[in-house]
Amino acid sequence: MVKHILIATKNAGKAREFKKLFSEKGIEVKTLLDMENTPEIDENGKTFTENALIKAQTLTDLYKIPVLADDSGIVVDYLNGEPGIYSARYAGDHDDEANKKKLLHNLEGVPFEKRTAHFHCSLVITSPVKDPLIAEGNVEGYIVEEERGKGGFGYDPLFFYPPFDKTFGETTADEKNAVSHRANAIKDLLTKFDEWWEE
Ligand SMILES: O=c1nc[nH]c2c1ncn2[C@H]1C[C@H](O)[C@@H](COP(=O)(O)OP(=O)(O)OP(=O)(O)O)O1
Ligand SMILES: [Mg+2]
Repeated sequence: MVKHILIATKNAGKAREFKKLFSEKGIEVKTLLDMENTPEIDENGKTFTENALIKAQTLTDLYKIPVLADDSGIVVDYLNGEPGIYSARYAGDHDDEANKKKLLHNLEGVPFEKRTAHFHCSLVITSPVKDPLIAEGNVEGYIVEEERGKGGFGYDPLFFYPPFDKTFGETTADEKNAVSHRANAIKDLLTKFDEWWEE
């Protein structure tokens, strides 16, 4: 049974969610935010999964330990899948405010029923001695016309989730963690993990 995991992320919102989601399973999480002198990683893959693999493999090669990485983003149907893998650098590198503003601008005048979108999360675990383990999750919703709520991170205040009749900016962390793309990807990961770890 695994008790610790290193997650290759510098995103504080993700780190917070992973700590909570894994602590319920008795697994302690460390991220790059807990460490010094971590490398800059060039996320130059063509898919979410390729980018997660690049992040995890870089740290596995460096530290010779198993590493989990998350690559995620928001996929908007009306914009042919944009911002997708470019979500973090849509308008400015890691500038959530500019990114949200650009998304709203690009959807100006588009009626609600055409503003369908999903969050996607690819998770990859790399190990010095095994092939990578890959898991994925999505959650479907709509992009609202102006921000609602201050919770979560990134695009959460723009993502309306019909079953809750709220945006992810308006839900509690526990509500979001019960249904999110990240939660679904972790569920997928955990169904495959024990076999992968033992083999
Ligand atoms: O639950 C979420 N709620 C709101 N927004 C989200 C979520 N999940 C991903 N996102 C957005 C944030 C960022 O614009 C992009 C992730 O980009 P991504 O490269 O995977 O993460 P990042 O650069 O922020 O941190 P890192 O690469 O160190 O893990 O999608
Ligand atoms: Mg990134």
